[in-house]
Amino acid sequence: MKPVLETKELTKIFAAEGKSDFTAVDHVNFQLYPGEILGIVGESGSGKSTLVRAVSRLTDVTEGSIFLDGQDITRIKGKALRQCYKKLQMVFQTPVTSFDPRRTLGDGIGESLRNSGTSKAEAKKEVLRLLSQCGLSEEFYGRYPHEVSGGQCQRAAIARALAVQPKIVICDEATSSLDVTVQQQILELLKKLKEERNLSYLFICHNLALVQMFCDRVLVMKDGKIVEEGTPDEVIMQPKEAYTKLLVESVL
Ligand SMILES: Nc1ncnc2c1ncn2[C@@H]1O[C@H](COP(=O)(O)OP(=O)(O)OP(=O)(O)O)[C@@H](O)[C@H]1O
Repeated sequence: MKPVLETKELTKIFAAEGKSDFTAVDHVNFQLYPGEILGIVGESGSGKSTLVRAVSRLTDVTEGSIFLDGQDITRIKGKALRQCYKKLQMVFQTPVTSFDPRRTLGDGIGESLRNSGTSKAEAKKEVLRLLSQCGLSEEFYGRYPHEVSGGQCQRAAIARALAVQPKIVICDEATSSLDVTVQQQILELLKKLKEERNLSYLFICHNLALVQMFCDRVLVMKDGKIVEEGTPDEVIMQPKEAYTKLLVESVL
């Protein structure tokens, strides 16, 4: 099977004026396969967010390459980059702040549809369908971000990500701000949507128990490098690397 996303020697160096350069992502190679949930774990500052920001072209890459569906997207610009943004969508930790507080959830979810020329009526129909798919009733269409719970807002953020028919959804601590029961519900929703839409996920998460339950494969990052990878059972239950052992022990 061909990977839907692949990086080759991907490197991101931050250059700071008056200070030495900092390598946040250091020659990273990984593949994400269709329908796969790939977890990314590692201590704070190990480079997880920078890696996913680089693969989704939200930050420039210093060295190396990114292939999306076999296409080299490392340095694409303009229309090609806008197309690429549609295939890779992100869901973040704090959904409330990712919506414009002055606009309803329905408006926010439908924005990309209206921007791509869908009529207002068609966009509304599609938003209602997306809300329902994400477990939210029609009444949420007119609600503002501050009028819903964290879990409901995260469902709306997932609906918004799906509006552009992505292939890959990147969840950066997407369940971390939610309580345990709501976390489970969001994970179940993500699993259901993955099956229905044949999505692939990159799943950054500090909670190793969730990673073990949810992911097919896990990458462990340290100082911008991948130091270990394997199935959750291999990586979390029988870690080979000293760093992974420490990481696992630190959360037990
Ligand atoms: N714009 C930036 N300029 C300079 N350094 C940065 C920038 N963004 C991130 N870094 C540095 O890169 C390193 C990796 O950060 P990153 O946010 O990718 O880590 P992370 O593993 O996602 O951490 P966390 O789990 O806390 O979110 C950190 O040392 C951070 O300070």
